[in-house]
Amino acid sequence: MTLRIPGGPTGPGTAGLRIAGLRERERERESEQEEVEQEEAEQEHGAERGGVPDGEQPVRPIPGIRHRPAVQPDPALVAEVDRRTEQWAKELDLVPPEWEDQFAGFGFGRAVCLGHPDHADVERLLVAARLLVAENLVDDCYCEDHGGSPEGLGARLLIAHSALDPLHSAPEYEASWRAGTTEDAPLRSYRSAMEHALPWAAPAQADRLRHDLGRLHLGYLGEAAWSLDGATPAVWEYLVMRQFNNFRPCLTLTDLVAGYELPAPLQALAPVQRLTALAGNAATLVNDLYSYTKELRAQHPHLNLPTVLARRDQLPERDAYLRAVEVHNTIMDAFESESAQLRTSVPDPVLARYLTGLHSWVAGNHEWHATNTYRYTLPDYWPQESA
Ligand SMILES: CC(C)=CCC/C(C)=C(/C)COP(=O)(O)OP(=O)(O)O
Ligand SMILES: [Mg+2]
Repeated sequence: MTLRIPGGPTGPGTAGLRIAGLRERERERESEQEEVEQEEAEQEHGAERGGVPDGEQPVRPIPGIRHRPAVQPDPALVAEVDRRTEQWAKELDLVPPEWEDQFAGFGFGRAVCLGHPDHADVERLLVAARLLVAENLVDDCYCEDHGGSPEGLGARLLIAHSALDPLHSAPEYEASWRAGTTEDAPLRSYRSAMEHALPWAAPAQADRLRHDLGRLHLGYLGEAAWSLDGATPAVWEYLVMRQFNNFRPCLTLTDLVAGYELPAPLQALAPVQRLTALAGNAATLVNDLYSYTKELRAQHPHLNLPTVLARRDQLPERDAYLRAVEVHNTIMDAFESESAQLRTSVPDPVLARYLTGLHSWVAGNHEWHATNTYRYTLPDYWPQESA
């Protein structure tokens, strides 16, 4: 996503932002060269490993990051989810040939199998996998580096949201809406992924999913607005944006994928909402930390927590990164201690299962990031022996 800091903001307290703007331009120049080198390295790397992430890779966690080990998925199940997800993507013409390596390198099957160890069956894992593909296509093609832009994003997301939450209007507009919501790959994938999800979802689960995807779109719009303004948000503002531009729609599928329903009155309880948000925020900051170097190299500069901390708190890059690890850990600690308390104060077995599902998803997400060396590499901030 493009971050423009034209002459930099002016006024009291903005000196650090101007310095950050200069540093950013410097970094942009350096990164042009690095990008070329990185592309060459990635091509070589992808070719060496057939472009497929290696599930056997040792987990290399960020030193000091709070995480739990994930339940290891059955490789045959991962392969089956990958095969059928790829087949679906081909049928809908979602992935041009030049993105095929990246599609394989993402490891959609591994991501959903790691996140849902208590899945009921492969069909339900496929619901999660198709949605994950669609969410990433919308992010990449509408917002980020696969043709995305903050310009016009609101209108694109509005129409995309109607591929999930259909138009109910005068019948004479039905055909145009239908045609208009299959025009590109993000639209086709959203529409089809939702159609595949609905038979498995209770009405309140479907509504929860639409609501969480609406939150996601709100987050994208906030990020785009800062990008258009050339602004770096305050740290707390960034955290608000990232609470919505968040993995939450994936986590809250946990009961659907496991084949039960967390009833809406339980799901709506304030502590359940808080724990869902804490789990989503911990999981999403894991992405900020593991994707940090990838985002420094990105075609367009990309906000993440270490970058925002460096600019707004005027911290050296390494200190900002380590501070972001601490923020993540604080959120993880709150998630763990408060979920233990809630299990005691509301001893409901379905709620307990949902909370276990959130924990599993958070652990699986960490493992996926820490082993996906096709997408992510850590910064060189630790002596060799502890990294
Ligand atoms: C719901 C979903 C999977 C959306 C994709 C975007 C998102 C909410 C993320 C948390 C991924 O973040 P990011 O765009 O930074 O991803 P990479 O760092 O490129 O892996
Ligand atoms: Mg990221």
